[in-house]
Amino acid sequence: MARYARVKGSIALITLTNPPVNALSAAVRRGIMESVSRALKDEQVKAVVFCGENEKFCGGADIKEFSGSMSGPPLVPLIHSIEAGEKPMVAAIEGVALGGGLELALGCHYRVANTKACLGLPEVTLGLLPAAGGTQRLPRLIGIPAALELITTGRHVSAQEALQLGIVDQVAQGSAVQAAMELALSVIGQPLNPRRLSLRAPVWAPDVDGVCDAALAQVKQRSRGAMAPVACVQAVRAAAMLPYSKGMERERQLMDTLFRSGQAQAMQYAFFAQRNAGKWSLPNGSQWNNTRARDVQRAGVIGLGTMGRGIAVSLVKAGISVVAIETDAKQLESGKKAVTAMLQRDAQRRGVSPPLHLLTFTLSFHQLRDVDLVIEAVFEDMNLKKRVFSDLCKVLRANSLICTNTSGLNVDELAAVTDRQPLVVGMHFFAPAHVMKLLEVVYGARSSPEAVATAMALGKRIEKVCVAVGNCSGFVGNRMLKLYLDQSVYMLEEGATPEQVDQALEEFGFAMGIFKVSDLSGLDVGWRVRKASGLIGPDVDPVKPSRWRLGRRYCPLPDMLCQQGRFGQKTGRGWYLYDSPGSKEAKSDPEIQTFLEDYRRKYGIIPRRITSQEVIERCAFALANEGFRILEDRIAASPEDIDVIYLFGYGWPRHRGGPMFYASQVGLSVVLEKLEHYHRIHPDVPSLEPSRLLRRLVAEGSPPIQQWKSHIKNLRSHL
Ligand SMILES: CC/C=C/CC(=O)SCCNC(=O)CCNC(=O)[C@H](O)C(C)(C)COP(=O)(O)OP(=O)(O)OC[C@H]1O[C@@H](n2cnc3c(N)ncnc32)[C@H](O)[C@@H]1OP(=O)(O)O
Repeated sequence: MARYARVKGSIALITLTNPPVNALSAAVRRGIMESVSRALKDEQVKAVVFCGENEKFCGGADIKEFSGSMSGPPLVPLIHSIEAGEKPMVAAIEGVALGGGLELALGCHYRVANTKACLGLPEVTLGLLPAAGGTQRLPRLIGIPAALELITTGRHVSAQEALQLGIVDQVAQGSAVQAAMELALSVIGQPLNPRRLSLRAPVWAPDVDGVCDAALAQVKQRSRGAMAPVACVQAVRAAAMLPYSKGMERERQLMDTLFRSGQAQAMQYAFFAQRNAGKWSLPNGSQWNNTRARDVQRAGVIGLGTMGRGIAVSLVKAGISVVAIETDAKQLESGKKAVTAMLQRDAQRRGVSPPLHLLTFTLSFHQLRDVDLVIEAVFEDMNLKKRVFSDLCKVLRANSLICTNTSGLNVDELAAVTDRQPLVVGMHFFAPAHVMKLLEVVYGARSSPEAVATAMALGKRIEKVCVAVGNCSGFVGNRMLKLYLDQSVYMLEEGATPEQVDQALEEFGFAMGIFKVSDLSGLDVGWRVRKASGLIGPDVDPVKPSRWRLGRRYCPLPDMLCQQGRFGQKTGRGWYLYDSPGSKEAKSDPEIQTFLEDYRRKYGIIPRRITSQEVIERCAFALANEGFRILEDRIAASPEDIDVIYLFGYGWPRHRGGPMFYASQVGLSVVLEKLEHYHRIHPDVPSLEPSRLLRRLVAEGSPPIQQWKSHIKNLRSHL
């Protein structure tokens, strides 16, 4: 797992060989240890160069090993033996040097990268810290402030930035291995102590304590309850305050705590869940590795509202030609201005020229005749979308795909009006579409595997995290969201305030509570959907609207807010008050408190104290319970897919893994018990009734989440 070769007469070249990213598995660590010892013993060898096979230096520790018992030589003494070696050691960094990979390079006496390399210490994104000396060596190389920034964010830096920061000694235009060998030959015989980072004092900075305090405050504010960023700051502070050996001790203690924490498990689960989502499968057995995607060179975007604009920007940024269509000249012009401005801003930030030549703005559907695929992003109205779909069939090539950006309408019903049902899929983007990472690719009953493969591949190309999901109202994300929203507003009826609910959710780790998010998205959106679905109609009493609709509990509070023109941020008033329409800072609104008190009085509800624990349990377990139903219904292929949707589309905190992972971590029997409890109290809320799948999994002994998929397969026949 590490290849040894003597090259240029006096250089030992040690190549890490563990595709795809040369992760530091036990076998690789053993291979490095044996190779280093051989190089140090061989009198012909005067210097050592480390590199990775396939032009990838090293992606860090093997994350898969973290869930089992660790074996093989530990990394810390291994890196120490490299640093202490009496022959110059040079890291030749190509591709990636991440985590333990970069720590290995920091143990070397010199580092050379090629221009395409990227470097970083992303352990914090896995709920860990760089515990192979990274928190102690990096500050000694680049100083406390820069090390704090890199270690607490896990940000990857380019070779050029690494050179500026002082992480690498040289950036090679061509092969980093060749350049490293030349450097190695040139430094033979030079003293090594000045190059041993563990012997250095950290680069001096004024008021180190103040810098660390500021970093701590910043990470606490940014990461809301995540332990790893805080531990990263503590470890770097130790590098500034303590001798190297004591700093290493502190690093190890902090790592031990993190490693055992549920947060690290959640974040490592999220890492693999994200990658597994790309390995989609359909109930008919078609999947990512047996279906070919079509190439998409030209795409159409219908509708240049907020969503269409973001979609057009994402496509063009990936080098795809876009024909953008509007039906109204004024709308077309304002869409064109907005898309152009977004592309210009992005290009300016990246120091390139905006790819405006890839864009055509037009009022004419005929310009779509050459496109490979169309994404419809018109208003969320079934009849309008059907009209667009049948119009498209008149102009498109017979083999062009038609995709809809609906956030929950029936994809089969839309496909049925076309002449190409197998070529219709949903591509559900999240607003703003050029920023949000998630894309739900929705397959209908007649969507062809090729159409799904094409939408998934296109999503990947425009740098989205894609999840293939089945067709049902709201698909996965919004179907679950509805129940989470329901619980939140029921709790307002029962005695909570929007502030209390939001605070509990934010302390749990959400960047924003549900009421702040609702204000941001616009309360009128849901109002319109409820009207269209028949929940609100002329028969509803305007003075005392019913709290019982379509056979279950209904909370009219959001409708009543909309009737007052409180649509959220856009009107300056929603669940919160804003300084002016469009401003973002949510302030408590005494009018809302009075409104809620009047409401409870009107319906004879005696308010009670609702704890943060109840908020989290009702919201999170309602989400997970619907997730189980979604798995029963085969709308999602795995609990991981559901979690990825919530992590990337709905702000679920990464250190909690996702709603399904959270349920597994809390314990399925606890979740079942709690749901039974809440359902007993609220029998008029069917969504709180524990799902059959949850009951069966508990009866099967609550298997770990990684095993649910096979249990679901077996259980499905009994359900
Ligand atoms: C005490 C010592 C402590 C050390 C701490 C650490 O080192 S923790 C690990 C730190 N490293 C990382 O966090 C890097 C994680 N990997 C990535 O960010 C990316 O994979 C990449 C290296 C930038 C490559 O990205 P790319 O998009 O090209 O590929 P994928 O992400 O799809 O990955 C390809 C497959 O490789 C698997 N993989 C990647 N990194 C690791 C790893 N460190 N350990 C184990 N496996 C890894 C990944 O899961 C993919 O596998 P598939 O089976 O193909 O899905």
